[in-house]
Amino acid sequence: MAYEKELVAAKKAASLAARLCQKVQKALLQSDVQSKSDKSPVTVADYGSQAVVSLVLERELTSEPFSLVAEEDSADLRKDGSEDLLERITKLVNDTLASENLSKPVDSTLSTDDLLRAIDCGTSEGGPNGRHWVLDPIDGTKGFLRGDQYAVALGLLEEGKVVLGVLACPNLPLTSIAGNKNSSSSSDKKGCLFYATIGSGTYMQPLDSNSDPVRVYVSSVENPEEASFFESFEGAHSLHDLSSSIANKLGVKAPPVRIDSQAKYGALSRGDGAIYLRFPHKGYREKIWDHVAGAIVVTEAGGIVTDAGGKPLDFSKGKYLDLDTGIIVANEKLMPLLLKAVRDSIAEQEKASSL
Ligand SMILES: Nc1ncnc2c1ncn2[C@@H]1O[C@H](COP(=O)(O)OS(=O)(=O)O)[C@@H](OP(=O)(O)O)[C@H]1O
Ligand SMILES: [Mg+2]
Ligand SMILES: [Mg+2]
Ligand SMILES: [Mg+2]
Repeated sequence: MAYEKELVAAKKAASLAARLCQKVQKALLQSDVQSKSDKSPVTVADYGSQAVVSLVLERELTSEPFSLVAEEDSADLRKDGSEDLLERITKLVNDTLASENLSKPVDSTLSTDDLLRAIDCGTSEGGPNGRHWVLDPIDGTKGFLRGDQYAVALGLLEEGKVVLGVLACPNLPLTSIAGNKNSSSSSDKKGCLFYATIGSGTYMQPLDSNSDPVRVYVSSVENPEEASFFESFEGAHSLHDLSSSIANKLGVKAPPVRIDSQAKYGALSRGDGAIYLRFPHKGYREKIWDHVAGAIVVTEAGGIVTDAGGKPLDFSKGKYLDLDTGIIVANEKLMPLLLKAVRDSIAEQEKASSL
């Protein structure tokens, strides 16, 4: 199988980062929440997770030069007054790395400078040439803070195309969340690791054990009346009115399933729902780390991921996706109907706003 070595490293990195996140979520204190310049919450776990992934990839893939496009950077941690926070993150990362058997073991404890360097490994710009790892250390930070869904999302681009993706979803039940409006209230066993490499399908295994992986497939529903759809939990991240107009046109009967993060792509890849609708407010630019891993996890499970105009997502343009209006996901049978419903709903909305 192609990318075998990279997959082993990526699964190890994402699982270990997820372990760190679980530990922090359990003990989440208000003081862990910082405010970045864009005011989105960022926690010790976002930084810690990014450092863990960067360090594990570096240790496991020693022979290759290594480019990482990641969400966080160390600028705020280098400011006066951040010393305590930096110490806490460094200890958390050291404790997490010490708990794992790495191919090249950690021979000494990381200093705060090592930690800042590891975080800043992720400042690559990506682009159409060569290999780039793409990381969202915690996707769905708001879900994470609420105790709901979040994901550690790690992907690999080769010449601008996604060739590998791993999604660690610590709070996603191992069994289907279909019909379950609040996925986090399920008492089922939780913690899923989804992974895919190009041409080899998508697999899921429990995050905290070495149980055999199972191959997963997207929903085979052909009748939209039987389909259910996923959308962002946060109304600020996606136009829920537009989604509901599209769902009405299609004849979808079930209410939307609103969950945070790329856990949506993971749940779709095993058929928990059939459609994902994501329509950010005008002017929002999607980042590649919010979709790289999720996109391959769904497409290798038989799904289709496009923009609202039906074009495949282009991850070769750097940090941002250049998109027509939104992102939609469905199986091959539903996609033509979905595209028509999207086109009609957007046209109606534009007509109404020009009146
Ligand atoms: N205004 C706006 N519009 C659209 N998208 C936004 C917006 N603001 C943030 N984000 C990005 O959304 C990421 C969280 O994923 P979701 O939107 O799927 O989850 S959620 O249900 O809304 O929490 C979230 O990822 P993280 O920052 O990694 O949590 C953001 O990158
Ligand atoms: Mg963020
Ligand atoms: Mg994100
Ligand atoms: Mg994030």
